[in-house]
Amino acid sequence: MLAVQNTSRQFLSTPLVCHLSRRWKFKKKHFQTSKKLGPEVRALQFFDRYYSPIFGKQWPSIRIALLSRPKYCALVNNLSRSRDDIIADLSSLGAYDINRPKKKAPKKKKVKKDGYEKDNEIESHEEAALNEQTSEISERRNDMDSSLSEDNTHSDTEERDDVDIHSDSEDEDIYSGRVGQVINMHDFIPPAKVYTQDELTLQTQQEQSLPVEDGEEVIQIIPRRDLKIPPELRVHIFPKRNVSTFKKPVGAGYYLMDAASLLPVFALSLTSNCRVLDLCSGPGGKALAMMQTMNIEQLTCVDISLSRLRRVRSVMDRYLGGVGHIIDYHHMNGIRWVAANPDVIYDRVLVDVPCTTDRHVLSPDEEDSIFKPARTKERLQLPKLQQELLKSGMQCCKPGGAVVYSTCTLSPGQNDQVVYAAIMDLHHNSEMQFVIEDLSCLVDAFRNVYYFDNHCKYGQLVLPHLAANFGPMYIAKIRRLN
Ligand SMILES: C[S@@+](CC[C@H](N)C(=O)[O-])C[C@H]1O[C@@H](n2cnc3c(N)ncnc32)[C@H](O)[C@@H]1O
Repeated sequence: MLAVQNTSRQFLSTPLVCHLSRRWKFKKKHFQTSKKLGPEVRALQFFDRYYSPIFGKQWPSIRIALLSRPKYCALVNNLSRSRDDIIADLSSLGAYDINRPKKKAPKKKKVKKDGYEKDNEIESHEEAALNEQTSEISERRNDMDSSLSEDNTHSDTEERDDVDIHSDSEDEDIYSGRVGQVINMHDFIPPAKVYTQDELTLQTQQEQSLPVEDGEEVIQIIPRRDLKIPPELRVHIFPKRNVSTFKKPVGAGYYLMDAASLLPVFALSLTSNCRVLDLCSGPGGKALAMMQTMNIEQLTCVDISLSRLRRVRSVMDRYLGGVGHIIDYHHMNGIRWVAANPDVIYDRVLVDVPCTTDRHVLSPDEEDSIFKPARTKERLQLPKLQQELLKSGMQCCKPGGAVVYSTCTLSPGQNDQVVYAAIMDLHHNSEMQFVIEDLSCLVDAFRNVYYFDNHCKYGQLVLPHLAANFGPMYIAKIRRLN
């Protein structure tokens, strides 16, 4: 302001050092007030930028669900001596078995109430619980939003020591699948344009020799009328809109987990005497669910993290006791493990890859979040790692067998695009042939339990929703032909 009022002569005669010091003082003040963004705030900021154009009007609802308490299911332990009592107890609480849904009650007659009609009325205790949850959420959301708005007050040109600006622009690729463009998930983006600039150059070259139509012809999606879900799986949940919670189990009667995590196990359609590989096994929820189908002849659990593999083992020991001898554990990189065992093949392979874990990264309690600036490079390389893990899983699946790929992220770049890239890679570099199995039958069977997105091309995606707060969970099923 002073400089503007001064004549140019006065301005020129003003010592330069004075101007520099004023500028410096301003910057110092800015640095003093700027707050370091926590990884959970960085994650929310990224999600807002990249998921909002993808999910459009649905994003606010997904966002609030991601920030609120998740809903769990109780997976009943078939090996527990009090199994039947446990099932009876869970039912008496109002929970039902999703594998044995009750027939729909006839619609309530519309009743006029307080001047307007209510058809499906939320029971008062549910309403109270929802209200309680909503105020908890809005408190948390306000905290995060205030951090975001504080951050947004910085102008783009100001220097910032708290955010890795370079990584931000690269992240655009992870969430949109394109660089610098707002995309619509409904237009499927081939994985040739993902993430870092280096990868972009490399993959653009590949893309030139691989027109998209080629990919669409190569990747066949075959329909399935139904999917055999083992009736032994006893999974209890509270109905939609009922936000009651299960008590933490005292013994090993049931196991609490996100009900969406059962979908990869359902999709495996485990029939009797299956030999199964769980390539990214820790902490072991899905491995336990697989064992509960009572259809496993042998289960191989691999994980790169020793502590997570130990968790799998302790869960198995606690819930399965003596039956655990059919499980073998390998502390190793899944890609290396498959390469080191070229002759070992499986009827079914689960590739439940590491991903951005969209719900967990929004929790301030998340230790070692993938959104920490120190882990940016690792985060950007996730799709490549996911693709390699999926290819490894596909290679050790027997002809006629099936691979299920799953993640707990909403990102198309870690979901459909990884499936596409892995199939195309093996199509061009091996003799193996694969088809995608359409999982619409799973959606039809469970649309009363989960909210599904209907825009994925190869897999299915469970969207978090306050009334059924499961997921996110993406699943795709690939069958090996030869
Ligand atoms: C999403 S979690 C798997 C969850 C697990 N399937 C369950 O149901 O509990 C991903 C796991 O992959 C493991 N992981 C990461 N990179 C890996 C790799 N290259 N090979 C094998 N496991 C890996 C992580 O340690 C982590 O335990």
